[in-house]
Amino acid sequence: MSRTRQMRRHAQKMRRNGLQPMVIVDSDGPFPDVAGVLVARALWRYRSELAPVYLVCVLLAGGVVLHFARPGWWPWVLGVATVAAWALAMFGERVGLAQRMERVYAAVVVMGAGGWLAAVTALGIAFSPLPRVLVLGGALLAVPWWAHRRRRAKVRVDRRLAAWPEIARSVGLNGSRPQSAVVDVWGWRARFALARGQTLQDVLGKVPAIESALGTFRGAVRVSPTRDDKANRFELRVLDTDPHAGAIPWPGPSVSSITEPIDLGPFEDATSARVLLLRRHGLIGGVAGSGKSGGINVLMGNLSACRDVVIWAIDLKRGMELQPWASCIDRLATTPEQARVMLRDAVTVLEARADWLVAHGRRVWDPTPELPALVIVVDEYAELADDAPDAATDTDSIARRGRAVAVTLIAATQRPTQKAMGKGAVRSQMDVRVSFRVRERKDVDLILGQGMLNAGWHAHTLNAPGKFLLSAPEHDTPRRARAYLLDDATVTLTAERHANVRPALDEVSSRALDVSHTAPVAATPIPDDHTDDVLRRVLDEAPDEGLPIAHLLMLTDMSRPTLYRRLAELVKAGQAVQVKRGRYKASDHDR
Ligand SMILES: Nc1ncnc2c1ncn2[C@@H]1O[C@H](COP(=O)(O)OP(=O)(O)OP(=O)(O)O)[C@@H](O)[C@H]1O
Repeated sequence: MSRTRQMRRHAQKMRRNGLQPMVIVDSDGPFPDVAGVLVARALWRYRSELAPVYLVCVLLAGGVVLHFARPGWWPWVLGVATVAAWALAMFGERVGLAQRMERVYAAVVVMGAGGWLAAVTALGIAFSPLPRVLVLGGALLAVPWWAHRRRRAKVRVDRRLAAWPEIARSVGLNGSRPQSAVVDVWGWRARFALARGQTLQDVLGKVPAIESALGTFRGAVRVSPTRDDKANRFELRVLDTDPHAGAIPWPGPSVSSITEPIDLGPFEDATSARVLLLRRHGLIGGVAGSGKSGGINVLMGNLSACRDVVIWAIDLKRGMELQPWASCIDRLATTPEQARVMLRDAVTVLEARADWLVAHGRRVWDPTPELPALVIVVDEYAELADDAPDAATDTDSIARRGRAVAVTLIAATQRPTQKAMGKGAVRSQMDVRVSFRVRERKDVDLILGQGMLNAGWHAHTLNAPGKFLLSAPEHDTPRRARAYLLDDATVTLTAERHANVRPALDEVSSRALDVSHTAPVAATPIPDDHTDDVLRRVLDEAPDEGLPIAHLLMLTDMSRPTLYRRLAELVKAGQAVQVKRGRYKASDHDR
């Protein structure tokens, strides 16, 4: 073994023992060799920090060579630099420049370097002030590089991975090796290849040892199979900060179309809990204060950003929860009567769309801004079942037949018992289940489905508001997630911003609604005395300027002639007044 290799071994051994190697050079020793190795190592180890210096050196050398060999090439150099800078600014995302500032910086560096190189190619390295421009410009542009947080994090990770062979040896995973790594806001993740015969189970058993070897806090390391599910690979997730340690501010909508999965918040390993709502119904459960309304806010923030969704909402707590989103909601029902009419209308829409699909030879309704999906959000579903039990047939129809025609029901309730969910099949039709904390173990199965408690879905152990378990076709393992939190100001701002992009209900659906609202009373057989009560109540609750006929028709479900007849009778009896043309309210309204 050569002396140099012996020394290198010795230095490695010392480092493993926590000691810094020291080089002693005697007059006969191979000093240039050892020093060269150490310098080359340092230049390689600190390559990221030294990158600006390397670039300046490359430019210097390149400029000298080009000036002497091809001085006429300067327009080409300038052209290539311009195109490269433009491409980086426009498409830099594809090469990992995720933020706009990063793309702008890369474009400026490339343009600056290319411009300087072109000038030196034409004029020579000694031409004043080109040397000064290189030094000053290089120093100036190096500052953002050195300060860049993600770059520094990446370097930290690279160094840890470089030390992996030693870590692997010490934890008993000798032969495993990192393949790739990504840095994100919470920490980093890396894909590893295992040595022959090692399995994911072996790695799972070593997690505490890996945490100790990497010097992280306890619980910071997660190990999972890779996406391709290869038996000799694993993914290591290392968290610098616990994503669930505090409330997580909503980063803004993750979608612009209902065809994309909505990001509800991060799982414990900081990956996103994304779920698709197109052609699915959703059930959100959890005790009071567990964060259901917060979860609905995340949904509303995303749904209202979708240009291919019309939102209807039912909030029988007098609109307390959903009122802030009113500007984005096409129809908001806050009384049982309004809810009942709305759900009947949703069935009308559903049937009209189904007919339209048949007539056009299509199987499913593909949402677009012109043909939007209809999402009906119901907060406190149990109150709907209590106060408007006759709406159960309609919710049942929507739950069973809504998927193909993109009419989606999202119900939130504390305990989705059969009584709370109404008599029908609504609960069994819910494809997406979100369980915030429940009070009792048996409530897990109520929200997430039979057998889920025994399968490890322990929603009763969720220990902070906003934490939830998500069950959906693409989420079949119990993983804790925490919903993003929208504060009141964010809700107001988001609702204002999205109010302008809301689509209207499509032709097919709105025409069907018009027809159903003007149909004779026989088509919607409701006892007269019941609709009379509804009319009186609606007039009682009317604003000072009265309610227009169109609203009265919608809310009472009366036919137009019946409504006019009843209004005339009420006015004659002194119980209602016509505020102005076509607007009515109760005559004792102000009392
Ligand atoms: N995702 C979250 N992250 C952090 N804190 C949250 C989160 N969601 C809710 N909270 C906190 O918990 C409190 C109760 O939340 P929320 O009103 O959403 O519960 P709820 O289940 O809807 O209760 P209720 O049924 O009484 O309306 C909120 O005031 C908020 O401070």
